[in-house]
Amino acid sequence: MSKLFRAVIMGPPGSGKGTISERIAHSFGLKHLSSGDFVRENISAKTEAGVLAMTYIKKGLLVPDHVMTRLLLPRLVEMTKYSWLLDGFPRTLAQAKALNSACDLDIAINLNIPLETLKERLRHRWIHPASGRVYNMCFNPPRVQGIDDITGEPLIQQEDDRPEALVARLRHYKDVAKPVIDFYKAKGILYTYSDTETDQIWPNICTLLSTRIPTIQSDARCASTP
Ligand SMILES: Nc1ncnc2c1ncn2[C@@H]1O[C@H](COP(=O)(O)OP(=O)(O)OP(=O)(O)O)[C@@H](O)[C@H]1O
Ligand SMILES: Nc1nc2c(ncn2[C@@H]2O[C@H](COP(=O)(O)OP(=O)(O)O)[C@@H](O)[C@H]2O)c(=O)[nH]1
Repeated sequence: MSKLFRAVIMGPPGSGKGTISERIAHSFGLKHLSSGDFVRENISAKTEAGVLAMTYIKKGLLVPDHVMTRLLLPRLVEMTKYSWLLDGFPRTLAQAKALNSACDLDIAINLNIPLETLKERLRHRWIHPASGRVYNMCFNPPRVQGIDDITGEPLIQQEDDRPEALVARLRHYKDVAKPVIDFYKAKGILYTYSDTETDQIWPNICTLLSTRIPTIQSDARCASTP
């Protein structure tokens, strides 16, 4: 059996973590694990951690580290047979350290996208709340405007995707992410990508992964759109 591969993807809101994670999962067969999806599943199932998480999300806050790690780490430990990519976790140094004691990471992907680009993207981001599926009215629109492709249910725009809310979210992101980025840099596993377009970043990430995931060597997967 080939060695399992473990990666995290970091970046500010709207940087394309979800979009790129889907491409990686599709091209390389890694499991895409989204912390937001785990939180939503726990809220729906009304687990103790989910009920607690909801009280913070309602106020527009991040879920505290001890709740997040309680919710997420057992799920990762169960995944002993799979290669995975974790999206949305860690967001703080405490989370990065907790993850580090649970498993060894191969790489940390860091997306560095200009503020104006983030604002523009989030202005056009629409979400299917039940599944977390993400659309963009310009980049990847749904087949029918305002409607989820899979379920036919209505799409919504999140309050905190508004440009006014984004500046504060971004400032907060920078403060908490900096020590995490430094942590992975010191470990020698940080790969930072800067551009305004996912289609420009994707071939570079794809080439990196092709060299690091031995089972897949095809350059054909690394075209600008998968
Ligand atoms: N690692 C985490 N630490 C703390 N809270 C988290 C974490 N991951 C998710 N959450 C909570 O769950 C909510 C939904 O997460 P999700 O990643 O889907 O959306 P988001 O914060 O809008 O991210 P983005 O805009 O970067 O896609 C977050 O707003 C936050 O309250
Ligand atoms: N215009 C444009 N939109 C993009 C690009 N990449 C992603 N998006 C959209 O930007 C929004 C944010 O992307 P998402 O993957 O949700 O980012 P995340 O918040 O980091 O997970 C979504 O609506 C995406 O469809 C891009 O290169 N150009």
